[in-house]
Amino acid sequence: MKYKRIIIKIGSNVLTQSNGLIDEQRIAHLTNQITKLKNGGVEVILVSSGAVASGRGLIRVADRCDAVAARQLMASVGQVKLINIYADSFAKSAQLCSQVLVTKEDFRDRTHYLNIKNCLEILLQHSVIPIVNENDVVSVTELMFTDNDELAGLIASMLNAQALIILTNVDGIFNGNPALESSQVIREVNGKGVDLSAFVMQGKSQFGRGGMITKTHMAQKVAQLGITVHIANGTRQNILQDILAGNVPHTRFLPQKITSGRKKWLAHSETAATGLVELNDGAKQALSSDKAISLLPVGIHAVKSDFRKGDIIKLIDSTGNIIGVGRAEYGADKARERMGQKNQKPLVHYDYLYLQ
Ligand SMILES: Nc1ncnc2c1ncn2[C@@H]1O[C@H](COP(=O)(O)OP(=O)(O)O)[C@@H](O)[C@H]1O
Ligand SMILES: N[C@@H](CCC(=O)OP(=O)(O)O)C(=O)O
Repeated sequence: MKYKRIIIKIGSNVLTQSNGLIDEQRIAHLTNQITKLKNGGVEVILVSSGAVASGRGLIRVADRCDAVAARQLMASVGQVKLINIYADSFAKSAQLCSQVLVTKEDFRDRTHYLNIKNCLEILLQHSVIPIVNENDVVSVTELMFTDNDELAGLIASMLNAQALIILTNVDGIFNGNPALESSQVIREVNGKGVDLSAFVMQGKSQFGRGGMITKTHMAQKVAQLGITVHIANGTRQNILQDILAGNVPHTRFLPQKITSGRKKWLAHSETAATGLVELNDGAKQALSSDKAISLLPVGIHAVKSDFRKGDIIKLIDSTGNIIGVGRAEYGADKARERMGQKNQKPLVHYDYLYLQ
């Protein structure tokens, strides 16, 4: 497989030894592999977890700290250690890396989204390997990403990568409990219609946040946007080279049709939506056809919340299921005036409409 640009996400468990301490040798081995890819002409962006895990080994949290404060404390101390290990390790092969800490808020609208995109593009243009992590010190509760898998999916879409490699501590998605010998790795997932929920258990590994469920949701969404996703075992030697050579068992999500940059942005904008609009059945049917159709006011059943021109709005059906998201061409007041009428300007233009 020949990719020009890859996002590599490394989970906490890959970077942590069984005693909870950060595994410097593993980081060194991974940075070696990444440098080789880089020297072979591949652009690499790392999304690395591990701040909390490294902090855990450095500081004893006082009993009076609640869970949120403890996470802030460990991440704040741990991120310094983590990034220094990466920087020292990359420096051994004269490779520069950089730290990019983000929160969900940094992607809240297209302007903020493009600021982060430009920052990462500039780093890549200067041959730097960006190491992205959520800024756990400031992002708490509802402001948080589900986990770094979600963040990695967002970045892969944003940077038009050809592939996203998720490194975790199991060989991929198993068709049963990964601890059982009877379970096997699902090698290939093709299309979003494949239901993996029966296989994936709620639990997550010792130091992980989201678990395999968020990985499968995210991987299907990202593959749908035209990006190949590999879920593989980051604790195996030479895993990255082996994935690209196609000679290690792991789960690969085949890419579906290539989507425009604007639609990729919208695909990850659901939580930033301010507006909520209910469509009638005719509009729902029309939008789900293969044709490029904009959302016209005649297909609106109800405007359920206020929004302004340019805001992201969520489109739902009569049972409340989400159909898609789009960018409003005008505000809620005008949408209410024009609702149900024919021959009116589209509320969402096709180019700014992402259907789930
Ligand atoms: N069907 C399944 N196949 C593989 N792993 C699974 C499955 N169901 C649950 N898991 C669990 O998901 C864990 C990986 O997710 P997570 O803990 O979030 O890791 P990471 O820190 O790499 O993000 C595995 O260690 C495994 O225990
Ligand atoms: N941002 C956190 C990681 C959160 C997270 O998503 O962890 P994981 O499920 O191991 O990828 C940290 O650096 O500790």
